[in-house]
Amino acid sequence: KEKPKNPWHKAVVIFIAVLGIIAIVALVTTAVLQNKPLQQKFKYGIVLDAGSSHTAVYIYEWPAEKENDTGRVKQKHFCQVKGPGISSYSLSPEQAGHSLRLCIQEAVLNVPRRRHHETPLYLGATAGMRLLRMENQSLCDQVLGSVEKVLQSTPFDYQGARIISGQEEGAFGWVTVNYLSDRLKQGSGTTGALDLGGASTQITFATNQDETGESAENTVTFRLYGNDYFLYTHSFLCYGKDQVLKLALAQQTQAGASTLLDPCFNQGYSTNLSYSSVYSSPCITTQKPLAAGEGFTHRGTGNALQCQEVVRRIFNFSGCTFSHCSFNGVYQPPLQGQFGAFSAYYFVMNFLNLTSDTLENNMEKMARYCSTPWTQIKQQFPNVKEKYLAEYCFSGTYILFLLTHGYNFTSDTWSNIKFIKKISGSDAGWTLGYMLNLTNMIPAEAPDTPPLPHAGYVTLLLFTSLLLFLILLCSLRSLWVRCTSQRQII
Ligand SMILES: Nc1nc2c(ncn2[C@@H]2O[C@H](COP(=O)(O)OP(=O)(O)OP(=O)(O)O)[C@@H](O)[C@H]2O)c(=O)[nH]1
Ligand SMILES: [Ca+2]
Repeated sequence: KEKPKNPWHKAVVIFIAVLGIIAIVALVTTAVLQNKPLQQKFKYGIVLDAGSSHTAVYIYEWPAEKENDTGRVKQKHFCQVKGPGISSYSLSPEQAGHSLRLCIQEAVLNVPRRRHHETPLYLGATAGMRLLRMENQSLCDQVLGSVEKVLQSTPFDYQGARIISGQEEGAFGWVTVNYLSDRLKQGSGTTGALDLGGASTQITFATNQDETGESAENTVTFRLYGNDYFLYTHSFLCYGKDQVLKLALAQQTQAGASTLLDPCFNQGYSTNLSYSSVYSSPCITTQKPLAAGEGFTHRGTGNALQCQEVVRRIFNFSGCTFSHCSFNGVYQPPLQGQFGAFSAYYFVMNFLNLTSDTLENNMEKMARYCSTPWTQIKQQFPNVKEKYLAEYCFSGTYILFLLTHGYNFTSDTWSNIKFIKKISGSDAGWTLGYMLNLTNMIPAEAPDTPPLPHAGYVTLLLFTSLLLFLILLCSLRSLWVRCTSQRQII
């Protein structure tokens, strides 16, 4: 028998086949591995919101490898500190730090131990501490020192405790709302932020650059993801819901009588209040009336229209030196766009069922709530804290007045306000924006996007493997056919 013409032919075919199979297996394996979700690694950050009425601890979490992507940071855990805000411990400053311990222990359990030392921890104090600083700088320092001592002893990367400014509080609330609703990358159509606390209230919205020229103290500019934002912001100290109630009580007790008949509280409501509890706040600039005794009886008469008049008197609408003002001579450009209203705006409006109705219907509902007798209110809501229940007529009337007469929302623009508590599972408030800023997690310029999204890359790889496999199959087949036909000829 004669040997084949080319003795290497068969070996070459086998060699190519093996090589081809190895290449295909490698490609498919890469594609499959690429598509398998990697085990997520998370990083953490902690912010303590030391508000006037209480302190809250927020733990945030984000995927370690995607720090600069918008919408990646989420609220993982929330802990409400028992007791009042830290400014209330001015007479026993040690207690201020001590009050935080339980929530700190919870934080230790909620962040994986290996991440503790690299988890930044911040404390920001707001209006309660601003008022204490105005009253007594030394007591204010002692309270901050006390919380500092406790926070330094945690396993976290403590980054400082400070009183944030009203502008920061407003601007970071705006950043939070727009980050969570993923509006920052789009560059247009941001949402304004309305925050109502216990001692101050903030309004912040994006406006045109020329509108910000009138008042530098009300302007904050940001460059985020390649877009410039010109924000109008103002924080009204003393116009949070607890301090504004003191303003209303002080204004109604000027004569120093022993009984106050208050239209902003339900008929049948009655409690004894000391004059000092009202007049000791730095928000109250008038002196306790000379004729006044120790205290007075605070009695409700439940009349919404009269309550509006009480509320009107705590606003000053004269003396605007700018082209437009909100109230108390404060500059405010014309309102722009949608708004998210959170914290006490949400608590009060949600309870009163005023979050999704017209302004006119809300006024009617408000009038009905105020004129309901106190005994009936208590019966209707046995599980709601009495202090909150008693104040809803006043707080609701104040909120409606502030938004309309104060900030100039009208019946037509009322529906631009959304009353919100959370956005995508995270609380609306200044804390998230504050942390994103301090950890540089929002870049000024838009990050380069990969030329192909991940899924596209995987699809392309699989498709190429399949094509290669088919080509290999065809060429092997034709080689084999040629090889065997040669033998037959031989
Ligand atoms: N009705 C009602 N009121 C609440 C609730 N939680 C808090 N509040 C009150 O709502 C007001 C505002 O609360 P926060 O937004 O926590 O205020 P804060 O941060 O302590 O105060 P600032 O330092 O002024 O921001 C305070 O008077 C609280 O007592 C709630 O669940 N229901
Ligand atoms: Ca607050």
